[in-house]
Amino acid sequence: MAEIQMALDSLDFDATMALAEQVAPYVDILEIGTPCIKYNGLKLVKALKAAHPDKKILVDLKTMDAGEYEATPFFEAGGDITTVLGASDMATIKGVIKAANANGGEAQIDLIGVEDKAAVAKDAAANGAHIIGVHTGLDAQAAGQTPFEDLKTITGLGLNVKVSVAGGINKDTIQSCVKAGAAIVVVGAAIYGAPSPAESAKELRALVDAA
Ligand SMILES: O=C([C@H](O)CO)[C@H](O)[C@H](O)COP(=O)(O)O
Repeated sequence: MAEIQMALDSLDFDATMALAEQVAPYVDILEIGTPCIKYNGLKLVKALKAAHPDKKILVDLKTMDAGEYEATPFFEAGGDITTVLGASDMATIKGVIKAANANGGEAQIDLIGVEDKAAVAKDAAANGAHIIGVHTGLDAQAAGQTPFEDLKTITGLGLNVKVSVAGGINKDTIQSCVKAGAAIVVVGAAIYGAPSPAESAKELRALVDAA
C-alpha cells in the first residue's frame, strides 16, 4: 500500500500545526517543507511529533554538505526521515544515511536538479539509501515540468529502495504514480490549496487505496 506524504509548505508555525491536524487522519507522513523548516527549525519538529506520534515526520532539509552533522539533531528531535540532495557529494549522502541508521530513521535522496538521475539513484541505493525521491520542484513546475517520466525511469531500475514522487501531484495523477511504482506520493498544493484540505486529503486517500 502506497503512503501519502503531506507537504506542509507554509512559513507560519500555527498554520502548519493546524493544517497537519486537519489532514492527519488521511496521510501517513507529515513533511515539513524546506522553506518551513528553515523558518521554524527544530521547535516545529518537536511540536509536530508530540502532536502526531503515530505519523512519520519528514524534515525536508535538502542537505548539501555536512550530512551527518546537519541531519542528526533533526532525527533526535523526532524526525523520522530527512532529505539530502542527490547533487551533493556521496560522502554527504553517506553521512545522512549514517545519522538515519543511528536514530532508527530513514534517509531520502532527493533527485531534484540531478542530470543523471539513474546513476545517482543506483549509487545512493548501493550506499544504503532508504528512499529515492523523484522530485520536480515548485520552480520547475512553474516552467511546465512534471516528475512522471523520471518516476518510471527510477522505478524501472528495480532498486532495493522505496521510491517517492513529488511535484504537483493531484487527484488526476496520484493513481498513475502508484501504478508506476511509487511507494510514497507527496502532495502539497493540491491539499493546502483546496477549499477544504481535509476533504482533499480524504479523496486522495481513497484514490491511493483503490489504486
Ligand atoms: O518539496 C517541495 C518543494 O521543493 C518545497 O519544499 C514541495 O513540498 C513538493 O514539491 C510538494 O508540493 P507540491 O508540488 O505542491 O505537491
